[in-house]
Amino acid sequence: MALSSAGRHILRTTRLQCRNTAVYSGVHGFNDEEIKGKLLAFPGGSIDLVKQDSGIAVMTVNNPARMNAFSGTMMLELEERVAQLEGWSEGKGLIVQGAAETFCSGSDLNAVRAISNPQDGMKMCMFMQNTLTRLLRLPLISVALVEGKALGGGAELTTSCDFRLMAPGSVIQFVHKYMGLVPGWGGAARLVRIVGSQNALQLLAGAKKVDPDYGTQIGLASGVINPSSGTSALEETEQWLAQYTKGPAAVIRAAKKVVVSGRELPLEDALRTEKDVFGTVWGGPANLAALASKSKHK
Ligand SMILES: CC[C@H](C(=O)O)C(=O)SCCNC(=O)CCNC(=O)[C@H](O)C(C)(C)COP(=O)(O)OP(=O)(O)OC[C@H]1O[C@@H](n2cnc3c(N)ncnc32)[C@H](O)[C@@H]1OP(=O)(O)O
Repeated sequence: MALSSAGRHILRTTRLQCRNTAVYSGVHGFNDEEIKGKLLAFPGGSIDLVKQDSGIAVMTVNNPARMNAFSGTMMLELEERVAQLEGWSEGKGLIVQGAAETFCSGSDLNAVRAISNPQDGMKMCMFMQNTLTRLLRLPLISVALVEGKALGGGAELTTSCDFRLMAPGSVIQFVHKYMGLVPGWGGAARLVRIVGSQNALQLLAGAKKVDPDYGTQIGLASGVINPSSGTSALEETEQWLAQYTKGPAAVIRAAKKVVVSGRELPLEDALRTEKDVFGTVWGGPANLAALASKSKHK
C-alpha cells in the first residue's frame, strides 16, 4: 500500500526519533520513578553543563572530594543534562570531563553499598544504561577528556562518547572484576564495538590498566593531548574537536545521525535512515551555498 506524503513524514520522523529513545521502559517492567526516589537519598557533587556559543558544550562530572564518583543525585542530574542536550538544536559537539584534573572513579561506593541488593542494582543499571545510551545517541560529536583516573563506571562513561582523548599519566581501567562485577552501565557492549572482543576481554577479565600508549594502540583512545604552558587540557580538546564541528550545525548533526544509525541498525533500516537524514540537508542552506560557490575540494 502506498503511503501518503503525511504518512511518509510520520514514518520518517518516527524513525529519526527512535534513535533518541531509551533502552528500557514500562514494557520491560522498568519504572524510573522508583529508582529516582532511591537515588535522591544519596546526594553530593553535581553534573555541570555549559553550552557555548561555538556549539560545543562542556559537561563536568564534579565531585572532587570523592575523585568525581557518581552520587545518586549526580546520576539523576546526568539524565537531566542529557535531556537538555537533546533539546539543544544549535549544538554540534560535547566534551565530557571530570573536575580537578581527574575523570571519574565510578559509582560512589557509599551509595553502592546501600543499594547492593539485586533489585535496586538492576534498576540502577537500567537507569544508567538508558542515560548513557541517550548520551551516545546525541546528535553531537562527543569526546571524553580523560585526565587522571577513569575507573569502573567512570571507564564506562568514557565509552558513551564518540572519542576519548587521554592526558599524559591518565588511566582508564574497568575495575569491575575487582568488585566481583562486570560493567552494567552498557560499558561492555560499547567497549566491544570500540576495541573488538579480544581487546575488550583483556580489559574486562584482566582489569588491565589502559594508559595513553596502550589506549591509542587498541583504539580506545583517539589521541593523546599534550597541554603546554599556554594551553589547558580543555582548550586542547576544544581545538581537537573543532576539526569535526567546524561548519553548519545541520550538517554536523546529520553526520552524527547517519553514523549512529549505521552503527546500531540493521543495514536496510540504516540505509532508510540515511536517506531520511540526507533529505534534511539536501537543498538546505549549506548545500545551496556550496553549489553556488562552485567550490573545489583540493
Ligand atoms: C564497579 C562498577 C561500579 C559501577 O559500575 O557502578 C563502580 O563504578 S564501583 C566504583 C569503582 N571505583 C572504585 O572502586 C574506586 C575506588 N577508589 C580508589 O581506587 C581510589 O580512591 C582512587 C584510585 C580513585 C584514588 O586513590 P587516591 O589514593 O589518589 O585517593 P583516595 O583513595 O584517598 O581518594 C580520595 C577520596 O575519594 C574517595 N573515593 C574515591 N573513589 C571513590 C568512590 N568510587 N566512591 C566513594 N568515594 C570514593 C576516597 O574514599 C577518598 O575519600 P576519603 O574521605 O578521603 O577517604
